[in-house]
Amino acid sequence: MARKFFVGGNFKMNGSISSIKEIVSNLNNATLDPNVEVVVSPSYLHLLLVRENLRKEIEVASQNVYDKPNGAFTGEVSVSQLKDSGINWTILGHSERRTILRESDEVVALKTKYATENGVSVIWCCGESLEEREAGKTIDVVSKQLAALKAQVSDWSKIVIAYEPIWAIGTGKVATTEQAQEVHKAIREWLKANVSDKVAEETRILYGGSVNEKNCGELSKQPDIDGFLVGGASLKPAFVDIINCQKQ
Ligand SMILES: O=C(CO)COP(=O)(O)O
Repeated sequence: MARKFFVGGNFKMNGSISSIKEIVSNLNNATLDPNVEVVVSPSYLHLLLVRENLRKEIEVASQNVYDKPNGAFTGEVSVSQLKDSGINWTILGHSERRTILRESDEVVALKTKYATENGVSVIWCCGESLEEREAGKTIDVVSKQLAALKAQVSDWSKIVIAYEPIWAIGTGKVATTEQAQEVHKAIREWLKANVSDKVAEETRILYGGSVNEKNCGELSKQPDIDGFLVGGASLKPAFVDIINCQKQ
């Protein structure tokens, strides 16, 4: 089964009502490659605004979700609240949450289990720091993150993996096509060895970290790169060019 190309836009903690409306209108008026699955992820505050106004073939994701049903969890948002608002996706384990908010591999894995078992698909992020890369530990770090995920998750059909080397996020320092392909291939081999041939074959592996309209074309040609998770450039009109990168 061919893996459908996937482009996610992670708006992070950016945007006002008016700038988000502009992004939505730009996406609504664009001609988008129908062979690409697109998911955008605004802040919680803008989820409903986006869901109610964005063309329906684009899905909307939260940037986090809690792993308990509704209840006394101040400041958190539940899976059922997302679904009630038409939000069928969430990002989990972004490096900004792992490092700044101190979410461990296990916490991220438990949230992924809860979301996928309750009907919300997950863009699950992994990736190494510059220090870990320079110490030659990239594959070890990513394998450890994957092992924590595997310990909790049984249904991989609702998971898209995003490999985001921390040193490439928001730095303008994109991984080379070779660096990205090498890790993506290793992730697919890990899935083959530790989960199943089917999951390895079918799971989309996205690259994230300083993706823009200029570097996306080359990256998209790599055999194990099945799309992108875009930060800064997803707030700009050029996001459309990234979605359409295979057409150029
Ligand atoms: O973190 C990212 C997407 O989740 C990548 O961010 P940038 O594209 O801004 O580097």
